[in-house]
Amino acid sequence: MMRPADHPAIPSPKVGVLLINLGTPDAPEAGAVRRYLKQFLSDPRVVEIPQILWQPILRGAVLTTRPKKSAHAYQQVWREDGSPLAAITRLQAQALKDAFGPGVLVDYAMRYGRPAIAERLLALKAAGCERILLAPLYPQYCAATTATANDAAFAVLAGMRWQPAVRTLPPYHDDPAYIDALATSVREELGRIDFEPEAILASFHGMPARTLALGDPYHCHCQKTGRLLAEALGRDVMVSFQSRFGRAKWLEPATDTVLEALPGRGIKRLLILAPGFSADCLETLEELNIRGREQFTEAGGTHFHYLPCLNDTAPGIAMLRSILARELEGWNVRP
Ligand SMILES: C=CC1=C(C)c2cc3[nH]c(cc4nc(cc5[nH]c(cc1n2)c(C)c5CCC(=O)O)C(CCC(=O)O)=C4C)c(C)c3C=C
Ligand SMILES: [Fe+2]
Ligand SMILES: [Fe+2]
Repeated sequence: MMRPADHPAIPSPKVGVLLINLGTPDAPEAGAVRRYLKQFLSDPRVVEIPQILWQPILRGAVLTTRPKKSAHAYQQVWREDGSPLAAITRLQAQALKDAFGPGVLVDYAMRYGRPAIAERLLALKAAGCERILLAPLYPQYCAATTATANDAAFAVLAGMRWQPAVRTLPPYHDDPAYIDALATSVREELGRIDFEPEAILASFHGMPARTLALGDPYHCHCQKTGRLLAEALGRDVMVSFQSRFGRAKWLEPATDTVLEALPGRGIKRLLILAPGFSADCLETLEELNIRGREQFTEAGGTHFHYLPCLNDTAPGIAMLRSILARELEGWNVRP
Protein backbone atom coordinates (compact mmCIF):
# COMPACT_ATOMS: atom_id res chain seq x y z
CA MET A 1 0.00 0.00 0.00
CA MET A 2 1.30 3.50 -0.82
CA ARG A 3 1.64 5.85 2.09
CA PRO A 4 2.53 9.57 1.86
CA ALA A 5 6.03 10.19 3.16
CA ASP A 6 4.78 12.39 6.01
CA HIS A 7 2.47 9.61 7.29
CA PRO A 8 4.78 6.89 8.57
CA ALA A 9 3.32 3.46 9.36
CA ILE A 10 1.75 3.38 12.81
CA PRO A 11 3.98 1.12 14.91
CA SER A 12 2.14 -2.07 15.96
CA PRO A 13 1.49 -2.07 19.70
CA LYS A 14 2.23 -5.39 21.38
CA VAL A 15 -0.87 -7.54 21.72
CA GLY A 16 -1.40 -10.29 24.29
CA VAL A 17 -3.97 -13.03 24.67
CA LEU A 18 -4.58 -14.46 28.13
CA LEU A 19 -6.38 -17.82 28.01
CA ILE A 20 -8.21 -18.44 31.29
CA ASN A 21 -9.57 -21.73 32.57
CA LEU A 22 -11.00 -22.82 35.89
CA GLY A 23 -7.96 -24.24 37.67
CA THR A 24 -7.11 -27.45 39.38
CA PRO A 25 -5.15 -28.68 42.40
CA ASP A 26 -1.32 -28.82 42.27
CA ALA A 27 -1.31 -32.47 43.32
CA PRO A 28 -3.85 -35.29 43.64
CA GLU A 29 -3.56 -35.19 47.43
CA ALA A 30 -6.05 -34.13 50.09
CA GLY A 31 -4.00 -31.09 51.21
CA ALA A 32 -3.63 -29.64 47.72
CA VAL A 33 -7.27 -30.40 46.87
CA ARG A 34 -8.36 -28.71 50.09
CA ARG A 35 -6.45 -25.50 49.25
CA TYR A 36 -7.97 -25.50 45.76
CA LEU A 37 -11.54 -26.18 46.93
CA LYS A 38 -11.25 -23.53 49.63
CA GLN A 39 -10.38 -20.85 47.08
CA PHE A 40 -12.87 -22.10 44.47
CA LEU A 41 -15.85 -22.56 46.80
CA SER A 42 -15.21 -19.27 48.62
CA ASP A 43 -15.93 -17.38 45.40
CA PRO A 44 -19.34 -15.69 45.84
CA ARG A 45 -19.88 -16.04 42.07
CA VAL A 46 -19.74 -19.84 42.53
CA VAL A 47 -21.64 -20.36 45.76
CA GLU A 48 -24.28 -17.64 45.97
CA ILE A 49 -25.11 -18.02 49.64
CA PRO A 50 -24.18 -15.13 52.01
CA GLN A 51 -20.59 -15.84 53.12
CA ILE A 52 -21.54 -15.49 56.77
CA LEU A 53 -23.78 -18.55 56.43
CA TRP A 54 -21.68 -20.46 53.88
CA GLN A 55 -18.14 -20.19 55.34
CA PRO A 56 -18.92 -22.25 58.49
CA ILE A 57 -20.43 -25.01 56.30
CA LEU A 58 -17.49 -24.86 53.87
CA ARG A 59 -14.85 -24.97 56.60
CA GLY A 60 -16.84 -27.59 58.52
CA ALA A 61 -18.57 -30.34 56.59
CA VAL A 62 -17.24 -29.64 53.07
CA LEU A 63 -13.50 -29.13 53.63
CA THR A 64 -13.22 -31.96 56.13
CA THR A 65 -14.72 -34.65 53.90
CA ARG A 66 -14.56 -33.66 50.22
CA PRO A 67 -10.79 -33.17 49.74
CA LYS A 68 -10.04 -36.82 50.52
CA LYS A 69 -12.81 -38.09 48.25
CA SER A 70 -11.89 -35.72 45.43
CA ALA A 71 -8.16 -36.50 45.78
CA HIS A 72 -9.01 -40.15 45.17
CA ALA A 73 -10.93 -39.14 42.03
CA TYR A 74 -8.02 -36.97 40.80
CA GLN A 75 -5.62 -39.90 41.30
CA GLN A 76 -7.58 -41.93 38.73
CA VAL A 77 -7.00 -39.38 35.95
CA TRP A 78 -3.69 -37.66 36.88
CA ARG A 79 -1.10 -37.72 34.06
CA GLU A 80 2.68 -37.63 34.00
CA ASP A 81 2.51 -33.95 33.05
CA GLY A 82 0.06 -33.17 35.86
CA SER A 83 -3.64 -32.57 36.20
CA PRO A 84 -5.35 -33.08 32.82
CA LEU A 85 -6.93 -29.61 32.90
CA ALA A 86 -3.57 -27.90 33.57
CA ALA A 87 -1.62 -30.04 31.11
CA ILE A 88 -4.12 -29.58 28.27
CA THR A 89 -4.51 -25.83 28.84
CA ARG A 90 -0.70 -25.51 28.70
CA LEU A 91 -0.66 -27.41 25.39
CA GLN A 92 -3.46 -25.22 24.01
CA ALA A 93 -1.50 -22.07 24.88
CA GLN A 94 1.62 -23.45 23.19
CA ALA A 95 -0.31 -24.47 20.06
CA LEU A 96 -1.98 -21.06 19.83
CA LYS A 97 1.38 -19.34 20.30
CA ASP A 98 2.67 -21.31 17.30
CA ALA A 99 -0.51 -20.58 15.32
CA PHE A 100 -0.40 -16.81 15.88
CA GLY A 101 3.35 -16.40 15.47
CA PRO A 102 5.44 -13.56 16.94
CA GLY A 103 2.77 -10.84 16.46
CA VAL A 104 0.74 -12.01 19.47
CA LEU A 105 1.91 -13.04 22.93
CA VAL A 106 -0.20 -15.98 24.13
CA ASP A 107 -0.22 -16.95 27.80
CA TYR A 108 -2.61 -18.82 30.11
CA ALA A 109 -3.84 -18.55 33.69
CA MET A 110 -6.22 -20.27 36.06
CA ARG A 111 -9.04 -18.60 38.00
CA TYR A 112 -8.23 -20.77 41.03
CA GLY A 113 -4.79 -22.16 41.80
CA ARG A 114 -1.83 -21.67 39.48
CA PRO A 115 -0.68 -19.96 37.34
CA ALA A 116 -2.73 -17.13 38.84
CA ILE A 117 -4.44 -14.50 36.69
CA ALA A 118 -2.61 -11.67 38.50
CA GLU A 119 0.80 -13.22 37.85
CA ARG A 120 0.25 -13.82 34.12
CA LEU A 121 -1.51 -10.51 33.47
CA LEU A 122 1.38 -8.64 35.09
CA ALA A 123 3.80 -10.72 33.03
CA LEU A 124 2.03 -9.75 29.78
CA LYS A 125 2.11 -6.10 30.81
CA ALA A 126 5.80 -6.36 31.75
CA ALA A 127 6.47 -7.90 28.33
CA GLY A 128 5.12 -4.70 26.82
CA CYS A 129 1.54 -5.65 25.91
CA GLU A 130 -0.51 -2.48 25.57
CA ARG A 131 -3.57 -4.43 24.41
CA ILE A 132 -4.75 -7.65 26.01
CA LEU A 133 -7.57 -10.00 25.08
CA LEU A 134 -8.91 -11.84 28.14
CA ALA A 135 -10.19 -15.19 26.93
CA PRO A 136 -12.10 -17.28 29.45
CA LEU A 137 -12.30 -20.65 27.67
CA TYR A 138 -15.98 -21.33 28.37
CA PRO A 139 -18.16 -21.64 25.26
CA GLN A 140 -21.35 -21.06 27.28
CA TYR A 141 -21.47 -17.88 29.39
CA CYS A 142 -22.01 -18.40 33.12
CA ALA A 143 -21.52 -15.92 35.95
CA ALA A 144 -19.79 -18.72 37.92
CA THR A 145 -17.14 -19.15 35.21
CA THR A 146 -16.88 -16.38 32.58
CA ALA A 147 -17.80 -13.45 34.83
CA THR A 148 -15.60 -14.46 37.74
CA ALA A 149 -12.60 -14.94 35.42
CA ASN A 150 -13.11 -11.43 34.05
CA ASP A 151 -13.71 -10.04 37.57
CA ALA A 152 -10.36 -11.43 38.71
CA ALA A 153 -8.57 -9.85 35.75
CA PHE A 154 -10.31 -6.48 36.26
CA ALA A 155 -9.31 -6.56 39.94
CA VAL A 156 -5.67 -6.73 38.81
CA LEU A 157 -6.20 -3.84 36.38
CA ALA A 158 -7.71 -1.85 39.26
CA GLY A 159 -4.25 -1.79 40.85
CA MET A 160 -2.42 -0.45 37.78
CA ARG A 161 -1.62 3.18 37.14
CA TRP A 162 -1.04 2.51 33.43
CA GLN A 163 -3.53 -0.09 32.31
CA PRO A 164 -3.37 -1.94 29.04
CA ALA A 165 -6.47 -1.73 26.81
CA VAL A 166 -8.52 -4.89 27.30
CA ARG A 167 -11.18 -6.84 25.49
CA THR A 168 -12.96 -9.97 26.65
CA LEU A 169 -13.84 -13.01 24.57
CA PRO A 170 -17.62 -13.32 24.24
CA PRO A 171 -19.29 -16.70 24.71
CA TYR A 172 -19.01 -18.84 21.56
CA HIS A 173 -21.73 -21.41 22.24
CA ASP A 174 -23.40 -20.76 18.85
CA ASP A 175 -20.36 -19.82 16.80
CA PRO A 176 -20.35 -21.76 13.52
CA ALA A 177 -16.63 -22.50 13.95
CA TYR A 178 -17.28 -24.12 17.36
CA ILE A 179 -20.37 -26.05 16.24
CA ASP A 180 -18.54 -27.21 13.13
CA ALA A 181 -15.52 -28.40 15.16
CA LEU A 182 -17.83 -30.34 17.50
CA ALA A 183 -19.84 -31.86 14.64
CA THR A 184 -16.66 -32.89 12.80
CA SER A 185 -15.24 -34.53 15.91
CA VAL A 186 -18.50 -36.47 16.45
CA ARG A 187 -18.64 -37.59 12.80
CA GLU A 188 -15.00 -38.69 12.81
CA GLU A 189 -15.46 -40.62 16.07
CA LEU A 190 -18.58 -42.35 14.71
CA GLY A 191 -16.42 -43.56 11.81
CA ARG A 192 -13.75 -44.89 14.20
CA ILE A 193 -15.81 -46.77 16.79
CA ASP A 194 -17.10 -50.27 16.14
CA PHE A 195 -20.76 -49.70 17.00
CA GLU A 196 -23.63 -47.46 15.96
CA PRO A 197 -24.91 -45.53 18.99
CA GLU A 198 -28.66 -45.35 19.47
CA ALA A 199 -28.29 -41.95 21.10
CA ILE A 200 -25.83 -39.05 21.48
CA LEU A 201 -25.77 -37.31 24.85
CA ALA A 202 -24.19 -33.87 25.38
CA SER A 203 -23.41 -33.46 29.08
CA PHE A 204 -22.76 -29.92 30.39
CA HIS A 205 -21.59 -28.91 33.87
CA GLY A 206 -24.66 -28.16 36.00
CA MET A 207 -25.62 -25.02 37.91
CA PRO A 208 -28.17 -24.33 40.65
CA ALA A 209 -31.59 -24.08 38.94
CA ARG A 210 -32.30 -20.68 40.50
CA THR A 211 -29.52 -19.07 38.44
CA LEU A 212 -31.75 -19.53 35.38
CA ALA A 213 -34.57 -17.54 37.02
CA LEU A 214 -32.00 -14.94 38.09
CA GLY A 215 -31.16 -14.31 34.44
CA ASP A 216 -27.99 -16.32 33.84
CA PRO A 217 -27.99 -17.30 30.15
CA TYR A 218 -26.01 -20.49 30.83
CA HIS A 219 -28.93 -22.93 30.53
CA CYS A 220 -30.06 -21.33 27.25
CA HIS A 221 -26.52 -21.33 25.86
CA CYS A 222 -26.19 -25.06 26.60
CA GLN A 223 -29.54 -25.82 24.97
CA LYS A 224 -28.60 -23.81 21.91
CA THR A 225 -25.26 -25.60 21.53
CA GLY A 226 -27.14 -28.92 21.75
CA ARG A 227 -29.71 -27.85 19.16
CA LEU A 228 -27.14 -26.49 16.70
CA LEU A 229 -25.01 -29.61 17.07
CA ALA A 230 -28.07 -31.78 16.36
CA GLU A 231 -28.85 -29.68 13.26
CA ALA A 232 -25.25 -29.96 12.05
CA LEU A 233 -25.27 -33.74 12.54
CA GLY A 234 -28.78 -34.26 11.19
CA ARG A 235 -29.71 -36.40 14.19
CA ASP A 236 -30.95 -35.98 17.77
CA VAL A 237 -28.62 -34.84 20.53
CA MET A 238 -29.85 -35.09 24.13
CA VAL A 239 -28.70 -32.49 26.67
CA SER A 240 -28.08 -33.12 30.38
CA PHE A 241 -26.29 -31.46 33.32
CA GLN A 242 -23.66 -33.15 35.48
CA SER A 243 -21.66 -32.60 38.70
CA ARG A 244 -24.46 -31.64 41.06
CA PHE A 245 -23.09 -30.09 44.27
CA GLY A 246 -25.03 -29.49 47.51
CA ARG A 247 -28.68 -29.91 48.31
CA ALA A 248 -30.32 -27.20 46.21
CA LYS A 249 -32.18 -28.07 43.00
CA TRP A 250 -29.82 -28.03 40.00
CA LEU A 251 -30.53 -27.81 36.27
CA GLU A 252 -32.17 -30.92 34.91
CA PRO A 253 -32.09 -33.54 33.60
CA ALA A 254 -29.09 -34.74 35.62
CA THR A 255 -26.54 -36.73 33.59
CA ASP A 256 -26.34 -39.60 36.12
CA THR A 257 -30.15 -39.97 36.18
CA VAL A 258 -30.25 -40.04 32.37
CA LEU A 259 -27.43 -42.62 32.19
CA GLU A 260 -29.29 -44.87 34.62
CA ALA A 261 -32.62 -44.49 32.77
CA LEU A 262 -31.52 -44.88 29.12
CA PRO A 263 -31.00 -48.68 29.01
CA GLY A 264 -34.51 -49.19 30.44
CA ARG A 265 -35.84 -47.07 27.55
CA GLY A 266 -34.12 -49.35 25.03
CA ILE A 267 -31.01 -47.20 24.49
CA LYS A 268 -28.08 -49.48 25.23
CA ARG A 269 -25.45 -48.04 22.89
CA LEU A 270 -24.37 -44.49 23.70
CA LEU A 271 -21.95 -41.82 22.52
CA ILE A 272 -21.41 -39.14 25.18
CA LEU A 273 -19.54 -35.86 24.86
CA ALA A 274 -18.96 -32.80 27.06
CA PRO A 275 -19.01 -29.79 24.73
CA GLY A 276 -18.99 -27.23 27.56
CA PHE A 277 -15.45 -28.16 28.58
CA SER A 278 -12.67 -26.82 26.37
CA ALA A 279 -10.26 -29.27 27.98
CA ASP A 280 -10.75 -32.68 29.51
CA CYS A 281 -10.65 -32.62 33.28
CA LEU A 282 -11.84 -34.41 36.39
CA GLU A 283 -15.48 -33.85 35.46
CA THR A 284 -15.15 -35.53 32.07
CA LEU A 285 -12.47 -38.18 32.60
CA GLU A 286 -13.56 -39.40 36.03
CA GLU A 287 -17.20 -38.38 36.42
CA LEU A 288 -18.28 -39.29 32.86
CA ASN A 289 -15.77 -41.76 31.50
CA ILE A 290 -15.32 -43.77 34.73
CA ARG A 291 -18.38 -43.28 36.94
CA GLY A 292 -20.85 -42.49 34.16
CA ARG A 293 -19.73 -45.56 32.24
CA GLU A 294 -20.33 -47.71 35.36
CA GLN A 295 -23.79 -46.20 35.91
CA PHE A 296 -24.79 -46.84 32.30
CA THR A 297 -23.48 -50.40 32.11
CA GLU A 298 -24.86 -51.36 35.54
CA ALA A 299 -28.28 -50.20 34.30
CA GLY A 300 -28.00 -52.56 31.30
CA GLY A 301 -26.14 -50.45 28.71
CA THR A 302 -23.89 -52.52 26.43
CA HIS A 303 -21.78 -49.88 24.60
CA PHE A 304 -20.55 -46.61 26.10
CA HIS A 305 -18.12 -44.34 24.30
CA TYR A 306 -16.80 -41.07 25.67
CA LEU A 307 -15.71 -38.55 23.01
CA PRO A 308 -12.81 -36.43 24.33
CA CYS A 309 -13.04 -32.63 24.37
CA LEU A 310 -11.56 -30.59 21.51
CA ASN A 311 -8.47 -30.04 23.70
CA ASP A 312 -5.34 -29.23 21.66
CA THR A 313 -6.40 -31.21 18.59
CA ALA A 314 -5.69 -29.49 15.27
CA PRO A 315 -9.40 -28.72 14.61
CA GLY A 316 -9.84 -27.51 18.21
CA ILE A 317 -6.89 -25.12 17.94
CA ALA A 318 -7.99 -23.90 14.49
CA MET A 319 -11.42 -23.12 15.96
CA LEU A 320 -9.94 -21.22 18.94
CA ARG A 321 -7.55 -19.36 16.67
CA SER A 322 -10.38 -18.17 14.45
CA ILE A 323 -12.62 -16.96 17.30
CA LEU A 324 -9.67 -15.26 19.05
CA ALA A 325 -8.42 -13.67 15.81
CA ARG A 326 -11.84 -12.10 15.25
CA GLU A 327 -11.64 -10.39 18.67
CA LEU A 328 -8.18 -9.06 17.82
CA GLU A 329 -9.42 -7.29 14.68
CA GLY A 330 -8.41 -3.65 14.51
CA TRP A 331 -5.55 -4.21 16.95
CA ASN A 332 -2.96 -4.09 14.17
CA VAL A 333 -2.25 -7.79 14.40
CA ARG A 334 -0.96 -9.35 11.23
CA PRO A 335 -3.35 -12.18 10.36
C1 LIG B 1 -21.41 -24.80 43.76
C2 LIG B 1 -20.51 -25.53 43.22
C3 LIG B 1 -20.10 -25.51 41.79
C4 LIG B 1 -20.57 -24.73 40.72
C5 LIG B 1 -21.68 -23.71 40.72
C6 LIG B 1 -19.79 -25.09 39.57
C7 LIG B 1 -19.93 -24.56 38.28
C8 LIG B 1 -19.13 -24.88 37.18
N1 LIG B 1 -17.96 -25.60 37.18
C9 LIG B 1 -17.49 -25.71 35.89
C10 LIG B 1 -16.33 -26.38 35.46
C11 LIG B 1 -15.56 -27.24 36.25
N2 LIG B 1 -15.82 -27.62 37.55
C12 LIG B 1 -14.85 -28.49 37.97
C13 LIG B 1 -14.74 -29.08 39.22
C14 LIG B 1 -15.56 -28.82 40.32
N3 LIG B 1 -16.72 -28.08 40.33
C15 LIG B 1 -17.21 -28.00 41.63
C16 LIG B 1 -18.34 -27.27 42.05
C17 LIG B 1 -19.05 -26.34 41.29
N4 LIG B 1 -18.89 -26.05 39.97
C18 LIG B 1 -16.32 -28.73 42.48
C19 LIG B 1 -16.47 -28.89 43.97
C20 LIG B 1 -15.28 -29.22 41.66
C21 LIG B 1 -14.01 -29.93 42.14
C22 LIG B 1 -13.97 -31.34 42.02
C23 LIG B 1 -14.83 -32.05 43.01
O1 LIG B 1 -14.50 -32.02 44.21
O2 LIG B 1 -15.83 -32.61 42.56
C24 LIG B 1 -13.91 -28.68 36.89
C25 LIG B 1 -12.72 -29.63 36.88
C26 LIG B 1 -11.50 -29.14 37.62
C27 LIG B 1 -10.35 -30.09 37.51
O3 LIG B 1 -9.44 -29.94 38.33
O4 LIG B 1 -10.26 -30.96 36.63
C28 LIG B 1 -14.34 -27.89 35.83
C29 LIG B 1 -13.68 -27.71 34.48
C30 LIG B 1 -18.39 -25.01 35.05
C31 LIG B 1 -18.24 -24.90 33.53
C32 LIG B 1 -19.41 -24.50 35.85
C33 LIG B 1 -20.58 -23.70 35.49
C34 LIG B 1 -21.10 -23.60 34.33
FE1 LIG C 1 -17.55 -27.12 38.69
FE1 LIG D 1 -17.68 -33.76 39.70
